[in-house]
Amino acid sequence: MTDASLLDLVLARRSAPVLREPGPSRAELARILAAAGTVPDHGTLRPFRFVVVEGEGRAAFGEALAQTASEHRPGMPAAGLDKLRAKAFRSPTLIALIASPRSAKIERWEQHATAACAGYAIVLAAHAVGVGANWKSVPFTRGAALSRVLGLTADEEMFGWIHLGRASEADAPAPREPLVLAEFVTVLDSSGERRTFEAT
Ligand SMILES: Cc1cc2nc3c(=O)[nH]c(=O)nc-3n(C[C@H](O)[C@H](O)[C@H](O)COP(=O)(O)O)c2cc1C
Repeated sequence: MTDASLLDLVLARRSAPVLREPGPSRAELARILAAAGTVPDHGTLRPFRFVVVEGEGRAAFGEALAQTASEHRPGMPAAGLDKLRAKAFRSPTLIALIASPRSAKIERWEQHATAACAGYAIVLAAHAVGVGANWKSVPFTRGAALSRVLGLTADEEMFGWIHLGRASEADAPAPREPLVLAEFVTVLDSSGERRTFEAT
C-alpha cells in the first residue's frame, strides 16, 4: 500500500449509520482487532481489551446496558430501558472497548489515550477491509451488570463499543467538511507568540 492510498482511506472514512448482516467473518475480525496492537502506547502496556458481542450475546449486552442505566438513574422509564436494550441489536457484531490500565508508572490519561487510539484503529481497519463501523457509547463506563458481562475489574472502564456490519453505499453519509486548519492550528514562534498556521 502506498502512503497516498493509506491517507485516502483515512480522509474518506465515515461512520456507517446502518449496519446489516452479515457481520465480519472471523478472519476479518481478527485482522481488524490486530490493528489495535499498533497504536501509540507509552511503555507498550496495551492498556485495553475487547469483548466481541454477536448473535444472542447481544441480548445479554443490551440487558447489561439497561440494568446499568437503572443503577445510575433509578426510576428510568421502561421505554428508555428498551431503547438501551435495542442498541445492542443495531449491528450483527459489536466490539466493547475496555480501557484497562496496566501500570501505575505511566499516567492514567496516557493509558486511556492509548485505549481510545485502539478504538480508532479498529474503526479505521474495519473501513480498510470494507466492513462498516460506528463507535457508540452510553453516559456511563462502569456498573454492576456491565462489570458482570464484560468482566470489568475495579480499574477498568468501558469506552463504548464499535458496531460492525455491512454498510451500503445508499446509506453512506456525505464526506466530512475538511478541517479549516486556520481555526484549529497555531504555530509558536521564537518570541513565544502563537501565530496562524499558513499551509504555504
Ligand atoms: C468514544 C466515542 C463515543 C461515541 N458515542 C456516540 C454515541 O453514543 N452516539 C453517536 O451518535 N455517536 C457517537 N460517537 C460518534 C460516532 O462514532 C461518529 O464518529 C459520529 O457519528 C460522526 O461520524 P463520522 O465518524 O462519520 O464523522 C462516538 C464517538 C466516540 C469516539
